[in-house]
Amino acid sequence: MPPESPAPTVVVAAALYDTDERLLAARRSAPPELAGRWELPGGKVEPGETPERALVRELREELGIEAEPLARVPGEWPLKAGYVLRVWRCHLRSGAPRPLQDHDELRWLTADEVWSVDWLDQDVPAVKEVLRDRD
Ligand SMILES: Nc1nc2c([nH]c(=O)n2[C@H]2C[C@H](O)[C@@H](COP(=O)(O)OP(=O)(O)OP(=O)(O)O)O2)c(=O)[nH]1
Repeated sequence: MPPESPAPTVVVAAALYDTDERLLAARRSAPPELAGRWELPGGKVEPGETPERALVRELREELGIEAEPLARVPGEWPLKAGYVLRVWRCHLRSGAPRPLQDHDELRWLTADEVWSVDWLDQDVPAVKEVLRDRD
């Protein structure tokens, strides 16, 4: 039998909507191989942290907002080796998102605009599920 691989690092990300039901997308500014591509904002869960708390922390650090994770979007998507992406539908409690860290542009996308940005390849199936989850 092959040796068991260690548990993957979980990257948590937000499906965050504004009052017009537009979805927030963020353009990465780093690292170079990901810069310019769009993603759902979030980051890595730290040891001892719950995914929901990690998401609240990341959204505060990266966007300057207070958000509340509501429900997990079904599914899990592989990223680079050793990393998986999980997504939560979130409620924006306060603040207006600004690209404070890791991003150089944010965009609120209507349903018609969702595919107008160049999502990271690995985010495409996650975004499709986010859209299904919203319906
Ligand atoms: N946040 C986020 N990261 C993603 C997505 N898709 C994707 O491949 N990634 C990758 C980019 C990074 O290699 C990794 C997440 O790292 P990060 O840089 O956002 O996380 P972090 O804030 O905890 O980073 P760090 O400073 O501790 O390195 O997952 C996505 O939709 N959202």
